[in-house]
Amino acid sequence: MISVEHLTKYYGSFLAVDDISFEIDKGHVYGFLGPNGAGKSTTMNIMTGCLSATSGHVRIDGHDIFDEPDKAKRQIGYLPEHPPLYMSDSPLEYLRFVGEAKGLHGTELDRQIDEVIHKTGIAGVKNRRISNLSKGYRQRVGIAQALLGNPRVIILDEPTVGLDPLQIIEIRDLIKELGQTHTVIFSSHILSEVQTICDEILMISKGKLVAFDTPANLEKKLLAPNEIRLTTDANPDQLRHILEKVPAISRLTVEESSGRWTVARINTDRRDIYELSRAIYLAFAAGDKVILEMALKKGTLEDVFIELTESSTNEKPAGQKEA
Ligand SMILES: Nc1ncnc2c1ncn2[C@@H]1O[C@H](COP(=O)(O)OP(=O)(O)OP(=O)(O)O)[C@@H](O)[C@H]1O
Repeated sequence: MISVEHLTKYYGSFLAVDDISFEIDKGHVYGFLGPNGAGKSTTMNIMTGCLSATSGHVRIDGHDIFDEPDKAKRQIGYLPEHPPLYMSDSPLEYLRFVGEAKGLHGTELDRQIDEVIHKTGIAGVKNRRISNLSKGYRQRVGIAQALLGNPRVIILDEPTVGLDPLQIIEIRDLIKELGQTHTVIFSSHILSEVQTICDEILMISKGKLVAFDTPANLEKKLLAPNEIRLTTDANPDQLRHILEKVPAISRLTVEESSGRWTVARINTDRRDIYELSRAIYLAFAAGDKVILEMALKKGTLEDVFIELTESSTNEKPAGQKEA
């Protein structure tokens, strides 16, 4: 449906999008997740043909967004981060204007306006001035205009920013609903939002695509437990001696040692932490020492996000031409 190949964008000498490639299939909800300044809007602006790329390709249903903009753009409805709404218009007037600009007219235009008004739940405010609407309703009007022309892909840039909690829930529900009939791509810097709405997450950091998978797979792949915390009656020297014989321990940290008990953190590079915990139990039994408590520490998707977004850089590759 959408193919992005080696997309790169420089603003002067600043690398905002760094050789991003991915494929998007039809009928899913995709979330661009990244902190402020990660390059989400830049990528979306290029994908929708609103901004040129320094290099790389974007193809929508096989049509290159720069070589065949009309055919490619017909497939896309876009809600930019700052939608150009005409504040003195009513939603109805504004939708008529956008619909006509998209080449719709007559009964087909009327039918589509009715349909998007219904889908986005703005029937009750369709004749009010947009300037008098809440931010949540303005966002709905922005989504309604994106739906005109019946595009197969809807791209929404930070659609929940600046909304109150109730409006956020309503817009998230609307995005989920749209995902049943369209391919939806939306950006957010809120992990939990992307986690709950999306079928697939694209994590973007400092212009790089650092992960692309389903929320469940990201958890499985990236969040295998890699830390054991244990409390024992061995003193720190005995503890080190017992664990010397256990392979695959990358780090041992004694956190507390007071009176009878020692609390320690054990890290491993191995994926199979269950095998490691078994080896630890056997080593303690052989050393005639007691494990009072032993727990596996599992990270959260948030930990992965922080780790991935902190480890990428915006360094400019040697010999790269500036835009
Ligand atoms: N026109 C521009 N000229 C120079 N730098 C720009 C321009 N537009 C964006 N940038 C920079 O490019 C980087 C990526 O910006 P972009 O808006 O794509 O990020 P984002 O992930 O959408 O963040 P946000 O959520 O804050 O909009 C940022 O460091 C930003 O300051």
